[in-house]
Amino acid sequence: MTNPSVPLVAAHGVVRLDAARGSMLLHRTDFTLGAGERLSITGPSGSGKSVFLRTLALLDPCDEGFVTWRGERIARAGIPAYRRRVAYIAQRPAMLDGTVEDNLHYPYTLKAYHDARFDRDAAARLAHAAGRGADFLDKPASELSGGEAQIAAFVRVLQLAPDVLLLDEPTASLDPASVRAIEALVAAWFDDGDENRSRASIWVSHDPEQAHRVAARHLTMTAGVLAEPKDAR
Ligand SMILES: Nc1ncnc2c1ncn2[C@@H]1O[C@H](COP(=O)(O)OP(=O)(O)OP(=O)(O)O)[C@@H](O)[C@H]1O
Repeated sequence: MTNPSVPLVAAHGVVRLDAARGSMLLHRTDFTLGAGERLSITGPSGSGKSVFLRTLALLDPCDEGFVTWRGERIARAGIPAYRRRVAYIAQRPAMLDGTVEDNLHYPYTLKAYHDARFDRDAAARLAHAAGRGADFLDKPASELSGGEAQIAAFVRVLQLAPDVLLLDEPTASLDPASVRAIEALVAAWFDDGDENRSRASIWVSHDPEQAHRVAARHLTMTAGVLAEPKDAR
């Protein structure tokens, strides 16, 4: 049984420094993301939004403090299992050679997914939710537009049914139709969580209108300081 009062992801006194300059990239941060929450983070370019998200994703180490998953500290050996639950998606997806389907197979070759199998029907349903036909899976990855490549990257992640999405400006520089397709995919993933609303997301965006479409709780990042304006909820 999971305890709904325990946050899914939490940062405890997390600090990030620029090792070369000794300057502060992320000031001491305490933060919790509860099940059923949809957050946005907005803030100026270079303010530390990616630094924070990558720290939560355990892609970059904390200089002070630590991150917990469901109230537990994450040992080094537990990082692959954490990444299975908490997925980070960047602005520009890395696609491999071959077709979209070849790309979708890739995660299943990793040790962390040894117990999972690629399901073409499930992948086609996700592509359909993003307004793409089943033939999308057969397209060469090299021929995808920026929007299609990002949709393929989302299908690659969402087929694995993560609990938390950390979205680092995933629709920046995409055409409006692709933006809406990706927002619809994420909304469908969120609603697919069980009745306890077990899923949660953080969406970094430069677009205040998008932040209001995709999130109910709104945070800001300014010069490495994460804040939650009182009237922003
Ligand atoms: N690993 C690192 N080492 C040193 N400096 C870094 C590192 N990662 C990021 N920075 C610096 O930290 C600052 C914040 O970067 P970050 O990418 O988090 O900004 P951001 O708010 O996401 O900006 P944008 O909206 O433009 O993506 C920048 O000055 C960046 O150059």
